[in-house]
Order: sequence, then structure tokens, then C-alpha cells
Amino acid sequence: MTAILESRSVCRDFGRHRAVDRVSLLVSAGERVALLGHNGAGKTTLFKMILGFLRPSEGTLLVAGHPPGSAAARRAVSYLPENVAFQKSLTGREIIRFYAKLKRADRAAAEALLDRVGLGVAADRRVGTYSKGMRQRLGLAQALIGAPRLLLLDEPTSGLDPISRQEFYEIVTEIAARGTAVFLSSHSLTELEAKTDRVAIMRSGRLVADAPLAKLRAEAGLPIRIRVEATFADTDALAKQLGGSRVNGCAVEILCSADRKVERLNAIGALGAAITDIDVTPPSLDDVYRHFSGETDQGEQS
Ligand SMILES: Nc1ncnc2c1ncn2[C@@H]1O[C@H](COP(=O)(O)OP(=O)(O)OP(=O)(O)O)[C@@H](O)[C@H]1O
Repeated sequence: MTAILESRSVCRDFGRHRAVDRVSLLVSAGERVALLGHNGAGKTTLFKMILGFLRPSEGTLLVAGHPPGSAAARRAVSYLPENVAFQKSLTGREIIRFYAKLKRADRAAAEALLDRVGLGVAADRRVGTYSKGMRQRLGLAQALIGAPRLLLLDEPTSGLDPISRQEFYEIVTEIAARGTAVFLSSHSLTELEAKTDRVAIMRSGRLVADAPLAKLRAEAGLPIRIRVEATFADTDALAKQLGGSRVNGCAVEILCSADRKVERLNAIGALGAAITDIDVTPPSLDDVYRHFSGETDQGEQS
């Protein structure tokens, strides 16, 4: 696969403070990569370097093979900021026409993007009447003008309701399927599950993880949560028998490693009709994120 974003040992210093520390990362055509990190981890600084607003202090950064900020790199990359703002008195179509002109892109192709992001029927309404979700979709349409090879999205779904988030990621997935490399930052961790191909985590300027979620889950070795509901009179005794802890009067929670899951489920199954429900929850992206960002570590009971 062609690397559209290539970062090799990139550093950025602000005086004596190193905000980005030897970050090496590749994002290929068609890939959706999420960048996570606490406030101040260095995500915005990395984005600014990709956009050519800041220069790396050390290392090599290339966008579609070109140095950020060069005419070729600027043509290849498109950016959607977290809080996108448009002139309220203009319609969606007028905004798109304006940006198409700025980018010297084909006007008809740019206007067709309004349909692609689901704004076809609202295209001739003033932006001042748009909801936050509609403005964000207009922002996405604007960012897609000229078919960028790299799409940078900064917290693209903040402030959107769950349905709008879902729709937003459906469009992102469609864009990636057409070959655009998507690199997005987010604080909303759980929403990224199944919507990104890889998760990169920054901590104090360093990249501490960069892999598909399933791989990060395996690397983190976090426990699986099994919740058992039963008609047992003595839930404490049940908890003791299963090696878990009592949640309430009828439920017990067990933490176990992935390789012991089947064994534990067999033991639960052997209790027969007394068991009324079983829920198996693998570690979530929040758990994995907390593990890599060094926030907490979950212990395992067995
Ligand atoms: N222009 C600057 N001058 C000095 N320090 C800066 C500058 N820009 C960023 N920093 C510092 O670099 C570090 C990384 O900041 P950055 O904005 O990249 O983090 P972030 O991960 O984007 O955080 P957030 O999630 O809050 O946006 C922080 O310690 C910040 O104070």
C-alpha cells in the first residue's frame, strides 16, 4: 500500500519543551487511523506539522511524498477543524462553490459532494439554519473538494449526537474505501471501535501504541469481564465458587484472561438451570486506551 502520510522520528520542540518526540507513523491510502491522547499529548502539534503550519525540529515528515506546506502537499491534504465555522448568511451550495473556486476544483463535482454527505435537500438553505451535525457534514463536504489523498479530521464528531456520529463515520468509511487516507483525532474513544483500521496513541509527545484495535487488545492483555446472573440464594457463595465478586443480589462479575474464557464459561455452564443470564464483555477501547496512556491498570482475579 502507498504511504500517504509518512512520519519518521519526527520531533517538535517549543523552547526546551519537546511536544512531539520521535514519532514514526505511516498512514496508507484507504486506511482510517485514529490518533488518541490526553490533553497536551502532542496531537495538535503533529497535525500542524502535517499541514505545514509548523516545521519539525527533527525527523522527516512527508505528505503524499512531499514536504508539508509545499504546493504538492497542500494539494494532497485536506483538513476539517473541530469547530468549523461558515458565513451564516450563505447557503451550503454557495459555501461549496466558494471553496471549489479557492481550490480551483470542478464546481459540479464539488456540488455533488453535498448529496454525498446527505445535504442535498438543504443545499439551498442558509447555513445559519443548519444544525451542528449539518454544519459538520458541510465541513466534511468542503474538506472533500478536489478529492484529497489525505483527510485530517480534528475531533470531527465532538458535539454530535449518536445518530449523527454514526452517519459521519459511514461517510468517512465510504471516503476511505475510495482510497483516501483518513487520519483523525478523537477523545471519544468508544465510538471509534469498528470505525478505524488502526489506533495510534500519543503520551507526552511519544507514540506509545500504533496497531489495529484487536492487536492492541491482545498486547494489553486486559481481562475479559463475565457477568453471570443466577437464581442462587447465596450470591456471595456463588461469587466464591466462580472466583468472582458479587455485583448485586443476583449477579456476579468475573475477570479472566482471554485464554481462560472458555474454561470459565464451561464452569458457569455446569451450574445448569440456576444460571439465568451470561454477558461476556471484552476490554473496550477505553480500557485499552487507559492501559496504554498509563492511566490505570486493571487487575485480573484469575
Ligand atoms: N506554540 C506553542 N508554544 C509552546 N508550547 C506549545 C505550543 N503549542 C503547543 N505547546 C505545548 O506542546 C504540548 C502539546 O500540545 P498539543 O496542543 O499538541 O496537545 P494536544 O494533544 O493537541 O492536546 P489537546 O487534546 O488539548 O488539544 C503541550 O504541552 C503544549 O502546551
